[in-house]
Amino acid sequence: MRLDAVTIFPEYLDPLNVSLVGKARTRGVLDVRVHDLREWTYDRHNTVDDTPYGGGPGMVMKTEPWGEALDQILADGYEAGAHSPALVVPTPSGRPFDQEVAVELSAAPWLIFTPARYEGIDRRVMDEYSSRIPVHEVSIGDYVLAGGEAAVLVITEAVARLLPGVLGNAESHRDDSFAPGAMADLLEGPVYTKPPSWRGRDIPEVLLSGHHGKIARWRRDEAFRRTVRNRPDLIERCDPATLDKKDRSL
Ligand SMILES: CN1CCCC[C@@H]1Cn1ccc2ccc(-c3n[nH]c(N)c3C#N)cc21
Repeated sequence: MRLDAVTIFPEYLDPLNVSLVGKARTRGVLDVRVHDLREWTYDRHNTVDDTPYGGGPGMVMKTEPWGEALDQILADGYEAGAHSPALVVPTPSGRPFDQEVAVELSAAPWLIFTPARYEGIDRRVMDEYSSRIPVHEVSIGDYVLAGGEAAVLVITEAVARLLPGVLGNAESHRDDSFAPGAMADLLEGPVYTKPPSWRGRDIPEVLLSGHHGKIARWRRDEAFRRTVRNRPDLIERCDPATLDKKDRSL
């Protein structure tokens, strides 16, 4: 997968050089390129914003720098053999970004992120590119940030960990919260490791029993309890067929 990101704060995306995404880049699973939008400005102040038509607070990001940046990135990418690009536009007014969207985006060969600042990007930019390629406007949560770069970090990590060869254990994301399958829509249960006793707190005995069936059952019960406590809305989404009678007694 190729990822391009255009931002006025390229250093904000330095975390894409470390940890899981950094390793995926080193392994060649991800080809990440970060671009400074101001490279496509030509005035002495490298202006990327202007006052909003119709008045109102703040500033709006101008069409021209975005248009020149995206045209060049698309041309260079096609020239380098990349194909089927999609724009990913972080915005508080976007489609909620969840595991389903992460899976959808992980199938794309090329994502171009456009994290904005100020009041956002002039609408004509998204209109222009949605006539040429898919444009996904997504929100990472019901709170307001000052810009889209944090969303790029979140989305990139959620997508990258789904790519073949990125997670050490191919099964690792099988039991994730929200992953499809037997644990679908249940939160993860508690996890433990050595030492067996810490400040008088011992490991649940079942985890030391070696009885895999009992351990699996205990983990599912704990996941169910945590979901009921922290995300009862997810229980509503569960397929009744996957909730056995013991769940209902918990
Ligand atoms: C505050 N300020 C005036 C109101 C409109 C937004 C603006 C700030 N801002 C500019 C670009 C931009 C992109 C994403 C987000 C964002 N906030 N919350 C999310 N879940 C986000 C995502 N994903 C915020 C952004």
